Amino acid sequence: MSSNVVPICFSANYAHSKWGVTHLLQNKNTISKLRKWGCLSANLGQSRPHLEDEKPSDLGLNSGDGRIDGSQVTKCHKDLSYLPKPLSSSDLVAPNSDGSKVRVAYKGAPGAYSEAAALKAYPKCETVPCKEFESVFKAVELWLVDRAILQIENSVAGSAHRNYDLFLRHRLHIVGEVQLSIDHCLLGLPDVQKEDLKCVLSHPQALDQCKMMMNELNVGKVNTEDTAGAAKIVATKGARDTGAIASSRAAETYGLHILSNKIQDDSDNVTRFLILAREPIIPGTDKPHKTSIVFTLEEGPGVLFKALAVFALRGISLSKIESRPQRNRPVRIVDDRNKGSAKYFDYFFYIDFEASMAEPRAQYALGHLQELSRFLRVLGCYPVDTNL
Ligand SMILES: O=C(O)C(=O)C[C@]1(C(=O)O)C=C[C@@H](O)C=C1
Repeated sequence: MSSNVVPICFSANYAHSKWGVTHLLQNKNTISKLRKWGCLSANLGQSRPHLEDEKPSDLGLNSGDGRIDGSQVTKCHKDLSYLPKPLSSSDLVAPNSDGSKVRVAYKGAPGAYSEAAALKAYPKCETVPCKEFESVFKAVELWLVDRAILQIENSVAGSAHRNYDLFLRHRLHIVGEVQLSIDHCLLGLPDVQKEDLKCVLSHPQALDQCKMMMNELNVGKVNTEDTAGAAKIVATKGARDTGAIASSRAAETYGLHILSNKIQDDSDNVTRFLILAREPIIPGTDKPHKTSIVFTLEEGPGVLFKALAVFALRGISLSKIESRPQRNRPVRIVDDRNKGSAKYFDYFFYIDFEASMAEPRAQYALGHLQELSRFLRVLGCYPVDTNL
């Protein structure tokens, strides 16, 4: 193409059709079910067809009416190639397979395990440290970043209970999970010995995962916001009697020495993280998928048993169940005239089940569960991380 021949582009407004959602969601029935359970936002299901599928009349570019036809190439008297390329939604959201265009927010300082989890999911992503979980979520909601990463459970220390509550305070969707092997190290300033330590700083989950080593050291424990934050404090304060439990990456980042490695109680120490985005991904059946939901139940005998049975009846395995008190409705008072009144806690039940929302059995199970629940939301359907 000669340099003075410039292809005329269409309006950037149509760039969002590149998401190709309509192309993938051909089954209208599936779309309406997914939308009902909060799995699809209203505008996603209605996304425009691909640009190539649109007729010129749809685009308001009718050939023969004096306006430009999409197929036309016009000679221009000036080289316009220096003009900035308009941003399209694909620039904003569509990740490359290595994640090189993705910005991922995580809670903690550089060198935290959450950052390592983000890099496992998107090896070339830009990681964005945040001070609070609230900022991690807000960063995605305000389009400052594309994804958030959130630790949800650990094989030794159990669930990060508070993080479950965040799902209902925000409207983000789970689009992936990351299972990360956690090898904790005891870090200190150069030339410091383990015996010099009087106290050790770290994230409470990390301290919990290294109880045996902590008992052996017989030193004070101090909680920090995250493991890398602990390493940073030791490095910046120059405290010779203070150690940190953190990763070998954190040691490198903050110039600390590794006094002991693999100090966790169980050598197979794994933390599971969830990746969140503004829009859900289209559920597939090409690889194993998991679906995460949250629901509340009507009152009555055996309701939880019945709720779990909707999955068992369809041969769907559950991989996780968690309950959290309903903070806006913490207790239910049941007045039985013969036996007096009793107070019960009311719960949100969080379940991960091993099926994709693209499978009819999962859709039927949720339809059935809806008959038993007061509230039901699909938090996300995403591929299982099989690569540990
Ligand atoms: O403090 C960090 O580095 C984190 O990323 C947090 C966190 C957690 O909350 O579980 C992540 C992985 C480890 O289990 C320990 C700490």
